[in-house]
Amino acid sequence: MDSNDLLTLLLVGVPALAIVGGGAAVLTRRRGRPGSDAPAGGTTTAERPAAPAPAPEAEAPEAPVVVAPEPEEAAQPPAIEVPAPVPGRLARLRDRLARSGSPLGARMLQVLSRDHLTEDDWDELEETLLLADVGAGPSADLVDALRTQARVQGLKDPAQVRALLREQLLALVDPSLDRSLATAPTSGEDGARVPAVVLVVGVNGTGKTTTVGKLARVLVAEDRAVLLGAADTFRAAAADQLQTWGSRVGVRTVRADRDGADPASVAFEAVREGVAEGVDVVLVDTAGRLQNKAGLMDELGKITRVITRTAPLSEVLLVLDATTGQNGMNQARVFAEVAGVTGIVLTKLDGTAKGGIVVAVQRELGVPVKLVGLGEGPDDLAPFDAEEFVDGILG
Ligand SMILES: Nc1nc2c(ncn2[C@@H]2O[C@H](COP(=O)(O)OP(=O)(O)OP(=O)(O)O)[C@@H](O)[C@H]2O)c(=O)[nH]1
Repeated sequence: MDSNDLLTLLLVGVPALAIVGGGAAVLTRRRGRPGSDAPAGGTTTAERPAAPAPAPEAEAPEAPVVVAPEPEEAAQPPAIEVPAPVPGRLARLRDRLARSGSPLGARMLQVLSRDHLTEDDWDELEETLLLADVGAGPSADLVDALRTQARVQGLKDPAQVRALLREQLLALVDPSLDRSLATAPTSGEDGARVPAVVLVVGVNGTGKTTTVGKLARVLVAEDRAVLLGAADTFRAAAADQLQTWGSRVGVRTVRADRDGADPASVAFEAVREGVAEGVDVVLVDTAGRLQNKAGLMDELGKITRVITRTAPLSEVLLVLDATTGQNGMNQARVFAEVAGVTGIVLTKLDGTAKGGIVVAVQRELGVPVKLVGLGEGPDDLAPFDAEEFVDGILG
């Protein structure tokens, strides 16, 4: 076959296969019965030569985890969707950001464009920032910086005012933070290749399951092989919801066979199967019922311990609902303390004028916002970019 034939096959044959065969090739690559192609000794703690000290008996994951039904067992396998490309997503969703954040950007620009700025004007600016949930400290810092600049260079030209505000907002959001997601496979203790494991935590209702589903699409768009773990065994429909998200892009879900099963056992099994199947990334959804700090610490601690018997945790993403603003911060703090969070996913930014929470949450938790949710659509999750974000809220 020469290169023209190959091109024709790619252009005509592959889409046709995907339509006619329901993306069977993709499914075949990502499917696999648990342990069917597991490297010997590669999946259980007992078989690993350099396993850490055995966890107490009470922490041993329970057995009853079953694999989600294979797509061909379902009556009609769903068509496999092609997720939207990831680069430039935030720019594409900027309209929504502009609509949600405009009271902040537009009001600030409006105040700053007044002829002679009085004390009342500066107070109004600070109030605008507080209303957008920027937080007391950062709001005061920003107003001080603007006042200094106004004294030094004056605030006459609207373009100059906008540039100054942009510069100051950008400094608050901090473009220097590393917002990359660690989703490359790593090495286990015995040096064997293990998938990146991303644990998703947060209060119920913030959008965890939706985020895991959207993130799976982001990774599929980047041509990664993904496996989902439905360790939210508390809410009956959560595993179904996750499985639906996964099946839309040909990604399998490991889930328990009953509600209320041990979440750690699901997480353990998902990672074990991820290793056996040689996937690139295992995404683990959790329940996040915040009964009390000790309970949460127990649950997330156990999940973390059983996962890390097989593979290190690459990311712990805390999902926060932007519409809860400062009220969500207390809960966020508890999760950050308990779970060793490495990144924030800020959801529902499309439905709030409180985009300033990006600044507050980074300052409070000392962890960068890595992803933002800007709608309920399957591809409405974007990697966070400080410049795009500030331009979005300035309109
Ligand atoms: N507008 C908007 N809605 C979102 C976004 N992300 C999630 N949602 C919605 O938020 C609601 C809750 O999402 P879930 O993913 O079920 O939340 P959860 O945290 O998994 O909830 P539990 O399973 O109860 O812990 C759903 O209706 C989602 O569609 C977003 O970025 N924008």
